[in-house]
Amino acid sequence: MPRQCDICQRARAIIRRPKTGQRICKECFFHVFETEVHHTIVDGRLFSPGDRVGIGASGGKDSTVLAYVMKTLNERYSYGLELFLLSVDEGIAGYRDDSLETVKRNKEQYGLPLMIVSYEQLYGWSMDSIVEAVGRKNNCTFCGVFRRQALDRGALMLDLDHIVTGHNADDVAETILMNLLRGDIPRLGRCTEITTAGDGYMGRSKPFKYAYEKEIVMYAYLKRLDYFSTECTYSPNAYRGYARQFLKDLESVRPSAIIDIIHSGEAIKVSEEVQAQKPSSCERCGYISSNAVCKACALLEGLERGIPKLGISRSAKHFERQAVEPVHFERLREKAHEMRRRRMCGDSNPCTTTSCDDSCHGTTCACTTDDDGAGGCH
Ligand SMILES: Nc1ncnc2c1ncn2[C@@H]1O[C@H](COP(=O)(O)OP(=O)(O)OP(=O)(O)O)[C@@H](O)[C@H]1O
Repeated sequence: MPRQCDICQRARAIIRRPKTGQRICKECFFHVFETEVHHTIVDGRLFSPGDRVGIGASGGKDSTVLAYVMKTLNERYSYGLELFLLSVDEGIAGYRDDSLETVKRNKEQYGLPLMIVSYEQLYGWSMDSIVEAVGRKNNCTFCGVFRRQALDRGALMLDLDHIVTGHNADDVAETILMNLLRGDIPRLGRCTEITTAGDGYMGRSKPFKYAYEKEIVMYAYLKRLDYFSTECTYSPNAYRGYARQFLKDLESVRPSAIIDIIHSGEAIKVSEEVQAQKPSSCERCGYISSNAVCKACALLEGLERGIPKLGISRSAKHFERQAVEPVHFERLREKAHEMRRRRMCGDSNPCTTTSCDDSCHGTTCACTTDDDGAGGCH
């Protein structure tokens, strides 16, 4: 006899939920999945009404489901957000060009505006040409550093308040493990945060922080969403691959391993002495950097000078000063201050400081000077 759904007790159970082991029907699965993401958004105070939010859209399963769920929740719970798809074209023939075709279809399917920024346009180098110059060994470093900055630059062009990405619970648990294994304690302290200030002080969040990858795939499949599922042509980060396999092995004997690791990571308190250097601006591009020259400029200089290892092996602070047109990351910073103020003080709160310098002395709100040196409300 077919088994009934553990939640509604009416419809036929068609799936076993990886996160809880419950046997549930399709409609209850959609409902619990979406409601959990809604709670993550509300509990983490990710947005304020009126925010312009960019969804980092790669065309893959995570960001495609994220775009669909963000649109659904924005309408269902009247978040009042203006949503945008923001894609980075890294210039990888046969991979990103195909996945961007998916994003272009998602644009029509979800009725969301789309902006695509490319490495070629921003840096003068595509990933294909970078791989030609550096080989396959370190190419992920270039790609990761450039993508992070490219998303911020795209966000600036769209005048966004916030970026969301499809990083899921598996990604977060893997990152915690990797930071532990590497002994990278400053990053370990930061990697469990649901919102980071972003390299350009643009708020950046992970609404899928507690969503299992298996459930995201299930959701995409059952909703028949249009997504691209090919792996990147260039070799993925090998070290992450080991952490991923280790996590999968743990999960097979203890399904709650992913969420347990996240909770453990959240409970670890990193002392201030081991926290990262305070960031300032890159002398060349104005982008946030803890060294005189940011990592992206250092990598670019290595490429331009035909010694690509330069930006990887040497500390960027040794790079010569070189004046270039600065990107206006100051504007990003101001926006982030305003966003934090609204989120933490509330719109009705009398505190009106946008770059909080503690001038309200805590009498009207909980403003404190931010420990990243940027000011702002917590
Ligand atoms: N080219 C890109 N353009 C815009 N956003 C991106 C891009 N690549 C990655 N992202 C964002 O970063 C998140 C994590 O990216 P990652 O490379 O780990 O891919 P993933 O786990 O396969 O996710 P997805 O299934 O969405 O591709 C994505 O979900 C997406 O929000």
